[in-house]
Amino acid sequence: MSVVETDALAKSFADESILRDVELSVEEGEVLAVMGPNGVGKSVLFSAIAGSTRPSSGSVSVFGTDPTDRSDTTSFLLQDALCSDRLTGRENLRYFDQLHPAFTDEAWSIVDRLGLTDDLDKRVEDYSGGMTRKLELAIALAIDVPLYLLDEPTAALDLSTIQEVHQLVRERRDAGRTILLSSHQPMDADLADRLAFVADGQVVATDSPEELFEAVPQVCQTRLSSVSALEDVALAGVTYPADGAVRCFRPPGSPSDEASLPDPVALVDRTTYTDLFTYYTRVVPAMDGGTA
Ligand SMILES: Nc1ncnc2c1ncn2[C@@H]1O[C@H](COP(=O)(O)OP(=O)(O)OP(=O)(O)O)[C@@H](O)[C@H]1O
Repeated sequence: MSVVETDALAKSFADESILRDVELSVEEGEVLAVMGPNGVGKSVLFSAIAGSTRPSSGSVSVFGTDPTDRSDTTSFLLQDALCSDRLTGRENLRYFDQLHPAFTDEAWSIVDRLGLTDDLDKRVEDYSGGMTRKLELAIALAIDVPLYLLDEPTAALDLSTIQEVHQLVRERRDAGRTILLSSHQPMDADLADRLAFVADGQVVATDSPEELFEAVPQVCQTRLSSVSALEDVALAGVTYPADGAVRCFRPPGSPSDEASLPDPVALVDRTTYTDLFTYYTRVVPAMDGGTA
């Protein structure tokens, strides 16, 4: 069953088109990660799904109805501030405890798991970006509802906290909840049952990570100082930094041996999430048609 469904969703601000013809379907019990570079329109898409932004055309449905006022079924972590700056972390948690019927005491253990317990008596206006995000996550994830809509849950977090957030999301998925999240960090792809890549205002590919990896062409790389050696072999002219080197994709049908590559370019054995992210957000849109 589809929990969230968008149909030909488009959004423009003044004359600027941000999203066009977005088709996205989120199935019950899955983690779907919407991946795309900064500024591509992920937050605009999430606001439309949350019902706080009206689409210019097309439609959104959440549990089969209009998304406005779905706080009984959906917990939101959006870019607009969830917490009050003037209150301490503890006061914010108590506020949600009193306000939201589905808020649970698990908030306190989530705060602990995210390493925020010692900062709960500081005002949120004195928090760092990462501390604020931890508090927002504790609030959003402590609300016991069937759907979590998390816009950039791992932004501004350090590596070990990101791993803990992944674990918290997996626990909810394993309990049958549905999670739609967005990210511009390739490592968040590791968390998802399915990925939807957004580029040029559209969803250019949606599938399981395994299927999406399958379609990625051969990757080759060279030293940063030898980037010009990639010019003649880079699919769609796209090169990108990864693992201390610079990489590109080989056009489909290229010979699979290294002998056909200019020196000092070598084939890469294992394709990573950075390769996957770059392929679907930069190379696919640059190729004809724009969809994979
Ligand atoms: N209310 C608004 N009025 C005008 N333009 C807007 C408005 N909201 C968003 N935009 C524009 O829409 C585009 C997409 O913004 P959005 O915040 O959705 O990107 P994003 O993919 O979430 O980026 P990031 O990964 O950096 O958070 C940007 O060019 C932004 O300036």
